[in-house]
Amino acid sequence: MIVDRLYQSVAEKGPICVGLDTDISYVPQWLRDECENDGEAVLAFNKQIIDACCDVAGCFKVQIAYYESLGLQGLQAYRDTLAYLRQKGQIVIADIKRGDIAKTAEMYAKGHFTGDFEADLVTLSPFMGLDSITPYLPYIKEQEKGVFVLVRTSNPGREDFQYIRSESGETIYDIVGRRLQDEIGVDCMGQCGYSSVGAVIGGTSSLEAETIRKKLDKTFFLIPGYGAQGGKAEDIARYLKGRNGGVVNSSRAVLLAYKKAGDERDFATAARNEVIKAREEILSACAEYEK
Ligand SMILES: O=C(O)c1cc(=O)[nH]c(=O)n1[C@@H]1O[C@H](COP(=O)(O)O)[C@@H](O)[C@H]1O
Repeated sequence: MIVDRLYQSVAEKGPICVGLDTDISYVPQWLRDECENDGEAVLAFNKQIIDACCDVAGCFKVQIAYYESLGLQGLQAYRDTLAYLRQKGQIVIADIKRGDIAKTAEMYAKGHFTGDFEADLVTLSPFMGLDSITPYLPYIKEQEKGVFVLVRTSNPGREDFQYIRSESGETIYDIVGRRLQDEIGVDCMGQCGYSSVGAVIGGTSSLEAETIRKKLDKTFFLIPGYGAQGGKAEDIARYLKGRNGGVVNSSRAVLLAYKKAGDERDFATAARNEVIKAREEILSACAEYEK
């Protein structure tokens, strides 16, 4: 199961997931000047970030919108970034946030779990129901793939729908998390005690953290919102368990670390230092929380 590889990787390298949300404007001009086009510049930037961070990052997440926005050049950079990560033995999450009827979901699953755009895990939106998730299950069970389904997100608008309560008092995000864990996730359990059907739980609010972690005790979390969106290490620590059980995404804070460091030639070292700093902050917040 992919969740066992992820668990092992977090145990060895820490919980930071480096987000390759590579906006072309983040690529320093000197590197853009050396490349033929924007797609090539994004790929060259990503490769240096990957080389610098792969021994300190638990996994990588590639957000497809940044690549789609550059058209075919961008999709080539997306394909080549995924291939480069997989060649280097890194675990890669394709952040595609899909959600559609079962027949269409079958095509998304094939498109992102095989062929040019093959990734290890993908992000999904549950709005259309559990039948929009089930077409991914055969890949999870038979081909070491996994999914992270949006449960309680990091953005301010999360309260618009996710916090609505049913008559029994459960929030929508509670219901989504419970049904994913109890109905779909049970058949995808890894030896580490977590399922390869994971949940996206934003790290920008820690109010409900303990309840969420307790209720979803078999669910591995993808936790975005640390760094650029203001999520603090103390908040994030509450979503982890024994320094594992989740990966903490950081995109802009890592990719743009060179601007703070003031050296755009060595953007990769600045990214690496940022990952190490984030990992230390989060692991020491975990130690504090577990006391
Ligand atoms: O599914 C996600 O990854 C995601 C869910 C969520 O609730 N909030 C969220 O920010 N994300 C993604 O996580 C990344 C956050 O980026 P930074 O805020 O730059 O670290 C982006 O790729 C978002 O699309």
